Amino acid sequence: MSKKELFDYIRGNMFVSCQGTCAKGNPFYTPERLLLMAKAAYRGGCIGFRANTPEIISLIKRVYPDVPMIGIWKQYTFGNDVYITPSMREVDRIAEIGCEIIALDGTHRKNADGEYAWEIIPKVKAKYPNIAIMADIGTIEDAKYSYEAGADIIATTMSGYTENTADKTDTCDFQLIKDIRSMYPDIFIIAEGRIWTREDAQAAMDCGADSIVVGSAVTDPQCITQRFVKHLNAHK
Ligand SMILES: CC(=O)N[C@H](C=O)[C@@H](O)[C@H](O)[C@H](O)COP(=O)(O)O
Repeated sequence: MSKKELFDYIRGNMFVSCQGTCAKGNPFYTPERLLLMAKAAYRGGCIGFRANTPEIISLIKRVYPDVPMIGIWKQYTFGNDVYITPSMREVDRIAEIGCEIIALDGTHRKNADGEYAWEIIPKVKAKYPNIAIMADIGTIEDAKYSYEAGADIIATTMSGYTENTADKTDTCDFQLIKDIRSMYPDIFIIAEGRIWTREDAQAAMDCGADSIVVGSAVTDPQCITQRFVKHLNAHK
């Protein structure tokens, strides 16, 4: 599938992120259980998956070789905040599994090797011309750097999770989607992060997203429960 065919296929549809990342100790965070999540999501009609680590991506790909996969490999380095597919090392490993899309941190921060995403993106593009590069960004400045570096997809994933975006609401960053769309009318935008309801999904599309990724609201019972409990406690 060419990138254009891929984009036509996924436009207007939903990916499910099978990670179960709410907190350490999440009982769903085993490869077998995340595969079950992927199976349920696929039966529900999602167009593709987002998954973390070569092990889990491979497991899902073995069952669904033709279903688009947004592959990531999170690496946490002490003293550095860039963790979503932070360098070419992780890209190389997940590229060989056959991901259609690879997402990497697209924020304007240096990784543990001292490299910015805008330096990594062109190298990934040259090495893997058939894989779509998804830049997980947090601000419109990040979007600009990633776009100019050649990212194929801009995603709102990191909004609310970086120092300069920490003060965000409980829902998806709709304003950021609008800002990206008005600055780049033709870029493929994926809305990701804190999409909890069908209304959120629709709002993301109305703001200019091409496609969405939903994680916790589908695949993280611990996180979903926490939200209910927090709400009830706050309104006692
Ligand atoms: C910030 C960060 O590390 N986000 C991660 C990206 O892979 C995941 O933890 C999220 O679950 C994913 O983005 C989907 O978002 P939500 O679970 O809110 O639907």
